[in-house]
Amino acid sequence: MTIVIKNGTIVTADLTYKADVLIEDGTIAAIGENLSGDEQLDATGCLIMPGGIDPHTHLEMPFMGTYSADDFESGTRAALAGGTTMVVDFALPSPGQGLLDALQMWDNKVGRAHCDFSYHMAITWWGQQVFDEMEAVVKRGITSFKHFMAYKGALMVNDDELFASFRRVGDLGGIALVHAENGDVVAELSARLLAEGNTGPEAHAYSRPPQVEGEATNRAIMVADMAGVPLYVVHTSCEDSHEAIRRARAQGKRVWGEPLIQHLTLDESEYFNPDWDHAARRVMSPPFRNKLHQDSLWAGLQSGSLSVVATDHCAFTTDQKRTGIGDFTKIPNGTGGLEDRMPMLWTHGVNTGRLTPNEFVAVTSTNIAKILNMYPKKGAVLVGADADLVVWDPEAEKTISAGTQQSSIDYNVFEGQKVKGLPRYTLTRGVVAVREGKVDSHEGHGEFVAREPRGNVNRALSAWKELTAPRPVARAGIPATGV
Ligand SMILES: NC(=O)NCCC(=O)O
Ligand SMILES: [Zn+2]
Ligand SMILES: [Zn+2]
Repeated sequence: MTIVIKNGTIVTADLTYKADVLIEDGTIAAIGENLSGDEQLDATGCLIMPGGIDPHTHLEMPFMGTYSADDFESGTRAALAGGTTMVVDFALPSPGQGLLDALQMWDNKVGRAHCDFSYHMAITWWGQQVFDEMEAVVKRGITSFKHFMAYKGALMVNDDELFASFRRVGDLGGIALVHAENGDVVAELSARLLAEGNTGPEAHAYSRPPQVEGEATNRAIMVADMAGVPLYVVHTSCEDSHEAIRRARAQGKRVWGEPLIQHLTLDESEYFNPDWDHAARRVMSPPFRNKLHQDSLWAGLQSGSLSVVATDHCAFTTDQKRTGIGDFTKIPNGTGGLEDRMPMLWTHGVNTGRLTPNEFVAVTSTNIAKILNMYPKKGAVLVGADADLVVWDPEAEKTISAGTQQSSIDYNVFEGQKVKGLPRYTLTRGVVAVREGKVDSHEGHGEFVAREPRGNVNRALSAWKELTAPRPVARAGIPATGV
């Protein structure tokens, strides 16, 4: 059974042109004029783009004494509803737990996924077992390793562990990811704020000023450079962190930054809302920032110093958030966004002229497919690529509302926002999952995407590090070792 998408305009990260797309056996079989297939999807007035890839989700994640409410079923359904056809989640070992054991736990969660997925592996502690198992993790096709520089006493790793792990990741041909906030300073500021009677959700923002992110981002960049590993900084929320990334990239360091759709479109005023629930529902780390920081993030996407827009989808219900009444440090950190990332970015990015449609494709799909070494299987409209596609109607409108969303939580941080630009069709490996704007996806359709280590950037960085490695100076008559 073949599908042909007709009458649309293909938009990729670098090209815009009119053509039909023929899909067979889950992949793109032909691109051209006057193609025909068993089923025809009409893309008149629409753009045919690579489906979105969200490289930062936490589905059914054990965190802060509870589990995030969206699992792989509701989370991937929400993704497809918004035009995202792949998610990358984090396998998270608890302290002392082996990596392969944690991976098994994540494998047990994914059976109901509606779209394709992959994992990053989190390094939450350090020891010989972790060092040894990292190789097996890479052989399983998981080549990106996340490190938390925050959440002291829980997930946080110290600098010596960071350096040891970064070196190991570099040697294995992977990339290092960091949640960059200075966890020691956050812990100290949090304790002080609580002691002074600052117990509400706004204190979460006070406890994590931009400096804690800027400092940690800069530290991670320097440690990664010394370790010889490419670095991906997740949820870059402020100029302080962006500035460190921008500078590093200008120096030729292999660093990428990932702003979230929430940080691009919502600001810190949310935390001053007199309704405790409203403010707590928006507690995440890093917190929302002011407009100057938002401008910096948009400029980064425009200029290329920031590469990817993600969600960090980690949704908690209002009841779960309420465990933090009287102590903001107990509010589960995280917000949703999987269904809204693409429409919100199109509305606030493309419709305002901040981004071109091609830049939109780059930051929602193609760039991360390249960074994670899965391009052009993913992130491309090319013959042979997976038919993960979104037929995007730039004129379609809706108002975001928890009442109509796919996510299982009882609110939406974008509630009431009007968006213009929505999927008419979303296809996941050639199967229609959104039809005429209505979700019609298939539980269990999603497959794991394995990734190869030693991508282009790893090879280039390794060659450079080898060329510039410290070498002993040979001196006549002086032996290299002691006598
Ligand atoms: N971001 C957040 O607040 N929660 C999810 C876990 C993380 O990414 O730090
Ligand atoms: Zn994080
Ligand atoms: Zn996260």
